[in-house]
Amino acid sequence: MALASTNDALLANYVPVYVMLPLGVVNAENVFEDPDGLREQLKQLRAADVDGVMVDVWWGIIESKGPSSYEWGAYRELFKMVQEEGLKLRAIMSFHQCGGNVGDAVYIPIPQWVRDVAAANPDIFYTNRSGTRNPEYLSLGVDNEPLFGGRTAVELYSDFMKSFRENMADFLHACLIRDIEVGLGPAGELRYPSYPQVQGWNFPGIGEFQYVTADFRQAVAEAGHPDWKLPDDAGEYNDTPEKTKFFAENGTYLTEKGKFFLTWYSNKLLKHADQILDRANQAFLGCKLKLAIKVSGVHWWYKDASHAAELTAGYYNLKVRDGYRTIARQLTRHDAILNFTCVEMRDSEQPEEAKSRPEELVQQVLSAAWREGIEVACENALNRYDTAAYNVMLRNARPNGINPNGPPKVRISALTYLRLSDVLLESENWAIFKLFVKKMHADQDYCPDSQNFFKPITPMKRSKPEIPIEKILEATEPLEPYPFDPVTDMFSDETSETS
Ligand SMILES: OC[C@H]1O[C@H](O[C@H]2[C@H](O)[C@@H](O)[C@@H](O[C@H]3[C@H](O)[C@@H](O)[C@@H](O[C@H]4[C@H](O)[C@@H](O)[C@@H](O[C@H]5[C@H](O)[C@@H](O)[C@@H](O[C@H]6[C@H](O)[C@@H](O)[C@@H](O[C@H]7[C@H](O)[C@@H](O)[C@@H](O)O[C@@H]7CO)O[C@@H]6CO)O[C@@H]5CO)O[C@@H]4CO)O[C@@H]3CO)O[C@@H]2CO)[C@H](O)[C@@H](O)[C@@H]1O
Repeated sequence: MALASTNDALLANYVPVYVMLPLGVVNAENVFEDPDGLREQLKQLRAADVDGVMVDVWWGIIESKGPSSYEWGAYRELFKMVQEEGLKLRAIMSFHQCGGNVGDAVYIPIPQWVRDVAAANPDIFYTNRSGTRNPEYLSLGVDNEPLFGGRTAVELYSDFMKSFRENMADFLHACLIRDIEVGLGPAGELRYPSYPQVQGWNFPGIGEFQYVTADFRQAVAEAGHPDWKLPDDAGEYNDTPEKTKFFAENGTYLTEKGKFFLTWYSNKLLKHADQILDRANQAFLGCKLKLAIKVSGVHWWYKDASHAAELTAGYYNLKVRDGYRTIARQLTRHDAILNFTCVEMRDSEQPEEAKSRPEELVQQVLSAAWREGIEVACENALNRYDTAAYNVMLRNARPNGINPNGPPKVRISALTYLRLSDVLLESENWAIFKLFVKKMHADQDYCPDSQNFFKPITPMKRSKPEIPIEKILEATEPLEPYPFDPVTDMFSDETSETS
């Protein structure tokens, strides 16, 4: 797009800010609980030049009455209010349970009639080494199994998204909804439930692999190694890498057997994402919006050679193997946005024993997306109200600062701040947040069409042909990340001191 003026050039640097709505804004009984209170808060967001809000659209609420019986009324009320208050929307297709993750203030399980299937088919849920099932999200092992009244899990997700499109057609037509974040695992993230707090995991435990047994048996048989078993030496949730044989120095993860398992485990996530995004693409064909997925910021043990916590989560990422560029390459088929978290964290804030490197991880993942030519968006992981955290977000949003002549070489497409609460709206926190929004906007006035100065959104076209797995795996080759300047257009020390 030709940039007509200096103002247009600066607007190409404008990073829109969204705020995540509370988890139970529509409660488990499918009631929009406090419309007056929320309207007040939305007005405050709009007055602070916030661009929009992101919200979970819970499967467990909408289709709770029974198969294919969708009830959208409360969400329609909510969307109407967001529209009336002049905000944009990013909607999460939340096919997971709320409850059990950090900050989960409410409990919203997946539909009861889906959970009931587990009585006869316990493998619909992920299983850890000791056999404990996890009801947070359906195992990817049943993606194509017609166990749910004749429908497969992928068909359940697909039908839900089609119903969303039909029932929200007016909002889609009015371009209220900027993107659809397709839930692909626990917490809505593309990952295995490898670090569930409800099963006793504590930060910074390495987590546990979650198993999809039948499928693995078939995979090893096809590979000519029917004797290979799932790892039994990978330890328990709260172990450190060196306590296990799998992740220790020269551990199993470096053997042929270990590599085979890790490739299989991580490839399954890629296939899972690809299939569901393909259905999402069909559901929203022609709509003026983008698809997006979330990848979790598993930053603990990043500095350990084994990257143990990333590996158990399904991100097969080592110094010699990029486990994120493969995900980004998979997304190119659907022109989907990669939404990455933990963007507020500093290495120096992390406990030494966790060998945690959030800053390097963010740099790696963002660079992976940019190298593959897809858009990347970000979220913070934990609630923060201080300029130190905002400065890290600003740096990651535009790693080389503002370019007065047009779009910066690299930038994120949007940031979602977690989360709307009374604490955020407290006077001092709110004052700093408003300054932060202005800075994300590159000091420009609020611009509802800022996307047009960066990458205009066009009606969704059909996904490109499937990418062969060999082609995706070529993206495992590690590349140097883009350089990130240590200081960009941040809060000055002076602002920090007065804040
Ligand atoms: O609505 C959208 C979805 O929202 C939720 O999912 C999001 C989730 O909320 C986000 O956190 C994020 O999740 C990821 C995250 O990106 C990953 O990095 C990772 O998180 C781990 C984190 O990076 C690690 O550092 C560690 O966190 C521990 C932390 O380091 C410790 O300091 C401590 O945290 C305390 C915290 O210090 C303290 O202030 C307080 O904060 C909570 C507050 O009490 C409460 O009132 C409420 O406001 O929430 C506050 C939390 O911010 O308590 C904290 C907890 O004790 O312990 C931390 C945990 O041990 O471990 C983190 C993993 O647990 O993994 C995250 C999950 O995958 O992005 C998610 C997706 O948007 C919902 O869960 C979804 O259902 C929604 O769809």
